[in-house]
Amino acid sequence: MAFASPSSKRFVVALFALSSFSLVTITALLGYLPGPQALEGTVLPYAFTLIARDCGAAILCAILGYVFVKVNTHAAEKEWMKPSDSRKLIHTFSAPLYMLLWPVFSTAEGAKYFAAVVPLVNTVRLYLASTGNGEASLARAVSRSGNAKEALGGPFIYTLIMTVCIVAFWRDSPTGIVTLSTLAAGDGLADLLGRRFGTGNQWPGLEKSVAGTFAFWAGSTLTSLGLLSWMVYWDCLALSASVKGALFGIVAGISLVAAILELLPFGDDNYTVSIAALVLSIIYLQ
Ligand SMILES: C/C(=C\COP(=O)(O)O)CCC[C@H](C)CCC[C@H](C)CCCC(C)C
Ligand SMILES: Nc1ccn([C@@H]2O[C@H](COP(=O)(O)OP(=O)(O)O)[C@@H](O)[C@H]2O)c(=O)n1
Repeated sequence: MAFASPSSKRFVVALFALSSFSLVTITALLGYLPGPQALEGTVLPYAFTLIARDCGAAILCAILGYVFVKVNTHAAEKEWMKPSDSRKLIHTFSAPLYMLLWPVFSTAEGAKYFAAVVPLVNTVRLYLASTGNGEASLARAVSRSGNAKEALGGPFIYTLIMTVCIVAFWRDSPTGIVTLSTLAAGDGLADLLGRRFGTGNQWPGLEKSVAGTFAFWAGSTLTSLGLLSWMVYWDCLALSASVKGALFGIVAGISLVAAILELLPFGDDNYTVSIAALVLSIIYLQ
C-alpha cells in the first residue's frame, strides 16, 4: 500500500490541504473568482489583500479545527470523558464554531471557496481514516464502536454537508446556517442530553427519548437564531422584514420537523435532518 506508515498518511492529508489552498489561491489570483459585490449589482475584482485575508482565515480555521478535534480526542484517550461524549461534542460544536468564525472572511464572493476547503480537507482525512490509511486516533474518536470504517458514515456525511452548504449558500443566505445548526447542535444535543435525561421518558417503541427530542428542538432553534443574528450583526446577512418578523416561528417549526424526522428509524439522521432543514429553509427563509 502506497500510504502505509502513519507519517506518510499525514503527508497525504497535508499535501491535499496544501494543493487545495494553492489551487483556490491561484484561481483567485488569476481573476477567476469573484470579488465583493458593488452597490450597482456589479462584482468588483478579487483584490490581492482580500485573497490574502481569505487564505489566512481559512488556514487559521483549519488549524483551529484540527486542534479542537485533537483536544476532544485526547480527552477521550486519557479517559477524562467517554468516547461517545467526545464524539458528540465534536459533532455539536464543529460546525457552529466554524460558522462563528465566518465573519473573519472577506466580503468577496469567492471567499466561500477558501472556506469550503476546511471541511473538504476533513472529508479527505475521514476517508483515509476509514480505509485504515489515515489517523487511527481520528477514526476511533469519531466512530461509534471504535471501528475505523464508521468514519465514512456520519462524520463523512457531516463534513460533506458542510462543504456543500458553504459553496451553495455561504453566510449571506439563512439556508446553510439553519441546515448546519440543525445537523450539528440539534442532532448532537439530542444524544448528549437524551442519554443523560432520557431514562424513563422514551418514546413508545423507540430507544429515543422526549428529553432528547426536546434537546434537539431547543438546541437547533437557539443555535440557528443565534448564528443568524451573529451574521446580521456583522453585516454578512440581510433578512427581509417579513422573514425577520416571523423568524422565531419559522426556525422553531423547521427544528420541530427535523426533530421528528430524527426519531424515524430509517436512513442516516445526519442527512435526513439536514435535507429537511435545507428544503424548509429554502421555502420559508430565502
Ligand atoms: C463526529 C462527527 C459526526 C458524527 O456523526 P454521528 O455518527 O454521530 O451521526 C463530526 C465530525 C467532524 C469532523 C471530524 C471535524 C470537522 C471540523 C470542521 C470542518 C472545522 C471546524 C473548525 C472550527 C474552528 C472548530
Ligand atoms: N431524540 C433522541 C435522540 C437520541 N437519544 C439518545 O442518544 C442515543 C443515540 O442516538 P442515535 O442512535 O440517534 O445516535 P446517532 O445515530 O446520532 O449517533 C440514543 O440511544 C438515546 O439514548 C435520545 O434519548 N433521544
